[in-house]
Amino acid sequence: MDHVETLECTLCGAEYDPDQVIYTCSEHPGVKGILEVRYDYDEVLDRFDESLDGDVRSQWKYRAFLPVADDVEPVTLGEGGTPILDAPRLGTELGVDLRVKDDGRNPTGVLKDRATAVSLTKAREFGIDVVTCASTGNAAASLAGFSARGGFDCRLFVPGDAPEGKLAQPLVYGADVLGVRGSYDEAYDLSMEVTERFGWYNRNAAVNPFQVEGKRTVGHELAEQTRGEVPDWLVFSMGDGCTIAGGWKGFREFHDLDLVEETPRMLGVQAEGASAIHDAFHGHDDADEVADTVADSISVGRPRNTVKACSTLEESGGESVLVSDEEILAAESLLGRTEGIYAEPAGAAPVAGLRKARDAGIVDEGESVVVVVTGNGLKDTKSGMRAGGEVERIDPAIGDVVERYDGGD
Ligand SMILES: Cc1ncc(COP(=O)(O)O)c(C=O)c1O
Ligand SMILES: N[C@@H](CCOP(=O)(O)O)C(=O)O
Repeated sequence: MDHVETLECTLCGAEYDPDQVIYTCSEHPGVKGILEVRYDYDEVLDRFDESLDGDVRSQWKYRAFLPVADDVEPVTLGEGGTPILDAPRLGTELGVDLRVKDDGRNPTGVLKDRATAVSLTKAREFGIDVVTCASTGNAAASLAGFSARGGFDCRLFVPGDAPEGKLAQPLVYGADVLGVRGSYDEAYDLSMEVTERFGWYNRNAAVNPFQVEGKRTVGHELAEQTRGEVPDWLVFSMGDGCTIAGGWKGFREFHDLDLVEETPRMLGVQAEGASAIHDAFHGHDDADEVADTVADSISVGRPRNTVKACSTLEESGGESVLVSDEEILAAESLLGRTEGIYAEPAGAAPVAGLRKARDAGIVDEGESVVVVVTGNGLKDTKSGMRAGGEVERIDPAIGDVVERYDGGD
């Protein structure tokens, strides 16, 4: 990998060989010593011979930017290359010039597929065939799907009360799904213990340095797709904080390389019941470590990428807001009925956050905004039913329909 220089500890700057399996800095174990991939950009640009014409079929258009060896066949289901859609009806409702990047259209229905493809390609490169992760559900389903595709043995740690769709999906993909009686944070700790004991390859974005590299392709894509009309704001939801950090890393990288002229401000959205990054960004370090929100994917009590997420907000001149469960469900319904996009609660939270930011005067009327929908609603139909309302039951007779639409006969 001539284009990858090193893995660097974000805390002390210690450097590590990128051709080895390593999670965090040996001097700073745990999430304090997260390693960052450093590239030789002359080499990267030498390899990048694509034109930035807005035509993105998959994230592998940016292979030159990914930390994978040239001679390894990627494990892929065609992830990335998701559309940016104009959202005029929702934009009018929120008073902004709005576009939506629908990453729920990824192969397993979630933005995480970008990262999973990169980490399984690394597992293939390292010759490891058992993989694992802790997950609120999406990362697990994603890892299971790509494991099936690449022929890996997949062992997952997921809170047992995850939405059913997120448990059914990895089961159908043939993974071992271990439903942990506890929270995502507890499942995460267990998966780390297991990784140390059994040597399985761990996908957790918090510690696997290659994950955020995959997630950053959403930033590359956003930069390419909005070139010439870069939005004032880019909105993401935040759980552990890796996704927003990845989106920013990719966008800023293209800007630093003069591939795009401007950068957006980043708006991070958390749920009131899982607010640790927002609290840290606003100088409060007494956040409740017990997470509780309908948006299960961002129901994280101890986010592992708080530092990265806060630097993203700071560097981009951004902000963060909190939204209630009611606001998230209302946003899920609003997004669906105005633009025909069905998001899970964490995917709709940015819409709720944008409304909050408008009300708070953070985002001004008429500014241009791209909201990133990170996950598809079909995985969590229970929340969808709460957001969408009741099904009206009728008899299979014309009379009930006439009464409904004609006000009686
Ligand atoms: C649909 C969805 N949206 C948002 C997030 C938040 O991403 P992160 O935990 O990297 O902040 C996740 C998972 O983490 C997710 O599955
Ligand atoms: N909410 C996430 C948490 C783990 O995902 P990661 O990509 O940050 O490791 C999930 O979907 O499980």
